[in-house]
Amino acid sequence: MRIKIENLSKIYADGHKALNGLNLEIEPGMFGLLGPNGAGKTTLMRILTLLQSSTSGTVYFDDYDIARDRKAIRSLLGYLPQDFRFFEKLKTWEFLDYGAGLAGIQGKRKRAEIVDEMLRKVGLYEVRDRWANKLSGGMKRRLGIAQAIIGSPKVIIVDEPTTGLDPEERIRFRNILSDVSDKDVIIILSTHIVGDISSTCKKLALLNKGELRFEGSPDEMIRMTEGKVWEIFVTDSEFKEIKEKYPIISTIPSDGGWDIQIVAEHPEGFEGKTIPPNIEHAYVYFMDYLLQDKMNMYADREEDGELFK
Ligand SMILES: Nc1ncnc2c1ncn2[C@@H]1O[C@H](COP(=O)(O)OP(=O)(O)OP(=O)(O)O)[C@@H](O)[C@H]1O
Repeated sequence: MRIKIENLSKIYADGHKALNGLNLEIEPGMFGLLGPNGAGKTTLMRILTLLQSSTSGTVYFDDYDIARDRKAIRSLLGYLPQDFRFFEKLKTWEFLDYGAGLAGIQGKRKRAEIVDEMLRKVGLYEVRDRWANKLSGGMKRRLGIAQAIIGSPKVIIVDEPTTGLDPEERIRFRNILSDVSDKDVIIILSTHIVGDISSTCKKLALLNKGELRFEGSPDEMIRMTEGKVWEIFVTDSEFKEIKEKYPIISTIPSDGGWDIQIVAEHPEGFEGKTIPPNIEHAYVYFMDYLLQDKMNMYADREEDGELFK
């Protein structure tokens, strides 16, 4: 399976350009779609899952064209949307049984076996008789991923799956996805949380304002940031000055001032040393510094407060 996105654009009725001439190829494995709020991730996922049309451009799933072969493409897809909800009054197993039916699994007995196996896989077997809408947040997400993967789809798309989950549930969720990784399955994981990507995805795409800013492996992204992350000691007044000029990644109080980490080509007027970058540094470099888009970025970060979880 291979997805080829060609020149994809989406302009909403109010004139907002959510995707702008996107070109991207996605191969089997876990693929991360990273970008701040409003980058266009949900728009892209909704186009890929046929819930929304594009304004121009197209997408191929192998030889299937999204404009023509909708039925065939639909049968390849499993989707966990960002705002995943349950119908009222369905028990956990009933919900999944319903999902299995939608995924084309026929025969009551066969379906029951598959549902039980899946409930065990996602750690919900013990609560199979509980009302689905009474599950904890983490359990609901696990039930959501269970319904997305139950028909063994070739393309699994999950939108912001770990938002609001505690660290233990995050890891659990990632492990479920890693378990279903297969050599011919594409898993697209959209997130604005950098840590979700670095620990699981071989390849990633970075979107900002509907445009592709980087495509490659997390390691490549980190390599391109080498020599750009600086550790500097600053006094209080210098801190105010440097804050205006460069994105600050961390701040630790130190005797008479602050030990800070910033992203910069060469921090003019300050003495410091470069340190080895990690994926979070690389994200700031691409999104914030490289794009000279500092103020927007900080507004997004304050809004959701979980960029670096
Ligand atoms: N129906 C719509 N009409 C007009 N503009 C829209 C519509 N849906 C989304 N947008 C705008 O398009 C841009 C991309 O939105 P999208 O939801 O795809 O981004 P995102 O990266 O998924 O962000 P988030 O994480 O906040 O969902 C945003 O500026 C958003 O406000």
